[in-house]
Amino acid sequence: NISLASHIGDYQFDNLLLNAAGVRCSTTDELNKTLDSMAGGCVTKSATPEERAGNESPRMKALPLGSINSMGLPNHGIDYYLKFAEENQGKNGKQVILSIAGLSIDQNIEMLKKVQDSSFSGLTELNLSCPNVKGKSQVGYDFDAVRDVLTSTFKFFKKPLGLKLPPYFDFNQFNGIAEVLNDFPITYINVINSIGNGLVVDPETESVVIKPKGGFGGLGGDYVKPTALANVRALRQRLNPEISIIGTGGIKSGMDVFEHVLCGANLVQIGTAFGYEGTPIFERISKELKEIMDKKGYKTLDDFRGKLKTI
Ligand SMILES: O=C1NC(=O)NC(C(=O)O)N1
Repeated sequence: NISLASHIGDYQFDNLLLNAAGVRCSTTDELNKTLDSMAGGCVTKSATPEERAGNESPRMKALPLGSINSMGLPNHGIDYYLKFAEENQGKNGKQVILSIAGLSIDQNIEMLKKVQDSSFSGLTELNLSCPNVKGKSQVGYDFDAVRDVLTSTFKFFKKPLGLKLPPYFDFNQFNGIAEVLNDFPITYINVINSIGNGLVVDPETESVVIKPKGGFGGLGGDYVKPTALANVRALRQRLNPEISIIGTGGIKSGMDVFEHVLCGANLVQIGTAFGYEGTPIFERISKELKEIMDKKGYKTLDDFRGKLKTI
């Protein structure tokens, strides 16, 4: 009778595991497959106002220690995902999180107005951290810009809002972003997005492995777990308790989930590993996590959430 249930605000998840935006979530077929799995819900590919082809291929490479990608936000446009979200949110007790990633503040406001005026009753995840749109930097690194978009948003947006943030690497950055976030009625933050603009080299061919941006792309997988855990922990320590945290980054086992929850995560999202394994990963990781909890004598996630010890 070990439970993997969790909640974000008024939203109940029977299982804390979700896919990460961007991975196997661009079509309704992919999204339905995740909803029909052990996952507690699904997240849509980050949407832009119009359909978008994204960057030139090859634009993603799977590696022994993770992945590198420069997709460039290929997606079917907000209307496609908003329709899916309206029709599927709450079915069989599953949550549909609608991810949006405008290429400007105006595009984000335009899409959020559409969501506000829609019949969608679920969680919206505003992605402020895509590192792969040429010429665009990650909004999450510009604290004034984050404050501006949130100020404009909360003038009209009354539905629950989460933010997908980039990884931060310095205590002044943890303090800086927390100062902004604590000023707004944000339902949750999701840390981390990929570690932007990494470079993977193939020494055999003496070449980069993806085409866009001369081979620079966002890193995921084993490469990013310590950074992901640090961001979950640092923001948990700094944010108002009403702001929940989704932990994303480097999860491929029940133990990785345990570590994210120990650092304070309310839910977790799986990207790179879900990309390899598909929906069976949700069953495998649920089983592994229950075994770990059983061995340690925990019955619920609350028994150990945020209880990481220092020495
Ligand atoms: O936010 C994003 N993070 C990534 O790592 N890649 C995608 C993308 O490039 O579409 N977007």
